[in-house]
Amino acid sequence: MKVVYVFRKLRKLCTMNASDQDDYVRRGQILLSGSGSKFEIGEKLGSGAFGQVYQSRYTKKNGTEEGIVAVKLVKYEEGEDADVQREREILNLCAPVENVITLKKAFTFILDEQHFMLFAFEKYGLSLESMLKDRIINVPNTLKVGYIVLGIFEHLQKLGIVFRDLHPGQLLFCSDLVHMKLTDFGMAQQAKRNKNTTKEANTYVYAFDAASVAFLLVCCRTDAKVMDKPELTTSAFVNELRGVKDTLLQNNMMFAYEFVDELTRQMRGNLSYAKLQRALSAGLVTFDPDDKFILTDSVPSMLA
Ligand SMILES: Nc1ncnc2c1ncn2[C@@H]1O[C@H](COP(=O)(O)OP(=O)(O)OP(=O)(O)O)[C@@H](O)[C@H]1O
Repeated sequence: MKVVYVFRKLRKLCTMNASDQDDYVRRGQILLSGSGSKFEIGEKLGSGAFGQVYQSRYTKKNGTEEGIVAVKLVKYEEGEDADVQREREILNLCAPVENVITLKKAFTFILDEQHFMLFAFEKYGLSLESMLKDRIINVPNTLKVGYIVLGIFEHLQKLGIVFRDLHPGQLLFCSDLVHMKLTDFGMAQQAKRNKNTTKEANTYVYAFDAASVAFLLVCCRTDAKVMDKPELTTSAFVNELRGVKDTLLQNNMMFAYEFVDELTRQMRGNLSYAKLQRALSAGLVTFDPDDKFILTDSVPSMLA
């Protein structure tokens, strides 16, 4: 069975895709913040539904060179900056979270009468999505990817943030593949704590993030596309996880079985990312040394 899910949100459907638009800026162009920070645009690194991302040289007002950063430009209509401001606010809250791409600077500006938010992030490299093109990753590395994401989500849960958009394109590796970090908080929200006072309600708020980790693991070992709708009832999430278990069985992924069982139990009660991490690492006992590795000369350390 192929797991096919639909992840993209209404907001993405309603917005004109940034990747379909002409480049917002050109190489060599200088963008200045109100406080005098300078960004010199370099090569385009990528684009998505909301933003175009460019390599840039960042110089502070006092002349201090901050080096090369990844500048994400998000266009918005005048007076409709709520989404970009929320993204900035959440990114600031996430500053202490390990393995989240660091935001170095953010400001709004107007270019050719268009309104933009500029987010300057630490520059990272390939995404997990591009790593997975035409190959699968080995069992220990699949577990490592899941383990890191669960650790991030545990911290986000403590901060009251739900990510709501986990897929392999949101995980970036540094150039030597030693570290992997989460990016793109465009869909993230702050959980309304007061409205979710019961344990069950809290679990429900975070259920999509937790369930999406199971889908991500499947993605690492199959050609399934990881997709799902965030707004589901608990029983609908439990049903989705039944589908994931079938996929695990059919794709020789029994190492993640205990994790999905634990996740299904937690969907009905108290959501603990730490317990999920333990259940995931328990899967290592089923590790098969003959499993495929993608380790090649061009894919070193982190995936070893
Ligand atoms: N910090 C970074 N370093 C290097 N490249 C990056 C960085 N952030 C983003 N990119 C590149 O830019 C692309 C688009 O970035 P991002 O996913 O943040 O935009 P988006 O419009 O919000 O996309 P989405 O459609 O996934 O919501 C990424 O897929 C990646 O290739």
